[in-house]
Amino acid sequence: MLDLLQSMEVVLSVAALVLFVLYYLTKSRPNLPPGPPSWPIFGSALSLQKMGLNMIESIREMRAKYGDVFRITRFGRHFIYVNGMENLREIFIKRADAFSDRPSNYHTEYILKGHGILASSGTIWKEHRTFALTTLRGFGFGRRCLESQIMEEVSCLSDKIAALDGKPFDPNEYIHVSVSNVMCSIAFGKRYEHSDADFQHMLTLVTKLLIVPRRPVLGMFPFLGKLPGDFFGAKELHAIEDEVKDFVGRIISEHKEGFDGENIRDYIDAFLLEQTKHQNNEDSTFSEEQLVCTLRDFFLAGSETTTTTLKWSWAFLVNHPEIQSKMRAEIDDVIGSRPVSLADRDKMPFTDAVLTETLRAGNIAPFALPHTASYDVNWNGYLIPKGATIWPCLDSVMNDDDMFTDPEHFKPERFLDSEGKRLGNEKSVISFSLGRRVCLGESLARMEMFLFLVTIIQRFELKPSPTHRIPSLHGVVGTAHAPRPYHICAIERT
Ligand code: HEM
Repeated sequence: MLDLLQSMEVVLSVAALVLFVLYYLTKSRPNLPPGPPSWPIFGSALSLQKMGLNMIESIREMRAKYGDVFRITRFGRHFIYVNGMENLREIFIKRADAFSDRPSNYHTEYILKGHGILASSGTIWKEHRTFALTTLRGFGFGRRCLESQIMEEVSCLSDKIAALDGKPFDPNEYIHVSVSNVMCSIAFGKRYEHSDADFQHMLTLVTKLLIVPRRPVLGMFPFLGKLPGDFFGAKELHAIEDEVKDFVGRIISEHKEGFDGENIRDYIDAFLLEQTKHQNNEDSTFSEEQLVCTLRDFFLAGSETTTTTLKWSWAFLVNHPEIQSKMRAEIDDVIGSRPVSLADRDKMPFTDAVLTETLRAGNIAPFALPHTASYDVNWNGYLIPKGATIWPCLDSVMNDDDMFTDPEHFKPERFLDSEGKRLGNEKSVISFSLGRRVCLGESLARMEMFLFLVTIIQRFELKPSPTHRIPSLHGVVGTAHAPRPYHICAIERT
């Protein structure tokens, strides 16, 4: 009996200690931005149960209730949502020194180990973001020399679609392979056939990486990832990342064999050359792991986003045949039947407006990517604590009805005056985010969107499929805001 009482005493003491530590770790701090009521340990979880599953709607509702800058607390971690153009500029541009790092979590610490560009912070991020921007500009980001590489993919995609002979199809795979091939040309110096099983598999893995749910609790208690089974999804994440890294690693090995410092073929070669310059520096960050993670980031950040935006553009144009016809009339007028060139864009304000409106209404990154506060910041009377996750709510600008009347409708004319000339208000469309972390591939994405979309509308009429529903304009919110899968027909013009 005494033994039992003693054992119970030990168990109760340990439980009390664990609760005390959890309470201490998760207790609220004074002066945080407003938000739903928060309790020690559970944070706002209990108040959030009633929130809907649609993240965009939930965040809009909370903004209406708590104001432009509000907070949610979960298991001791603070998540701060920043809404409205002025606040976004204040925080991510004027206070960029404090709010440009990425939050650390299980994925960044235990899988990526701080490598890459997308999720890294501090010196490694600065050094490699600068190197990537300089190198990619050298390869023609935003310039004409990349145009022919993109056009090779565009014409391949266009021929694949012509071969369908007007039959209904789901454009996802076609666009994804073509857009990813542009990235492959820049990064690996090679492209893959649409039927290449290895490449298809790699793209599926990258897509999966975006949808595997992340468990914030793993960041607090990483040992949970090692428990038998895979309740927290850590093993699945490790397995996918390992396969992606293997794929990229094999291509890096091939490059090492054929490396010639006098003939830089692609991003991998440029990195290997830089590596040789740092070979006597023990602290160099130009490691193989860094290269692997950077290439992985290019695919993750560059393929899915541009694919999703192009899918939105096709869905909008099938739903709005009058806009599609007007765009085609401009193409016929300015370009005729010759292949499109980037130089045509200046003379095509309506097409430009369609692309800008696709970025706005598609709203593909409603909350961009998470940032973190590098130190405690007092902002407008509130404390934004070090380590808090800060979400830039780009959605609050894209759908701001003071900036864009009737924002829920697709209206390219909002960017044009009564004579069809550009109004110059497209700068308010901040789909690539803002501040020091602004999308690194923006100019490539804009080139791709223009060349891909114009070529398709020049050659085909996009129509609803007679055997499927017209593409829905209500998207699915995951890591990105994507259109629901759809089928359409592409009828070749005579
Ligand atoms: C329409 C297409 C695209 C959209 C809408 C888009 C949007 C974004 C957004 C919202 C961010 C997060 C910015 C932030 O943290 O505040 C981002 C980051 C990034 N994007 Fe894009 N992106 C697109 C295409 C691309 C392409 C083609 C690349 C190719 C390299 C790319 C590479 C990156 C990288 C590397 C980052 C991380 C930058 C950093 O953390 O410093 N993106 N993008």
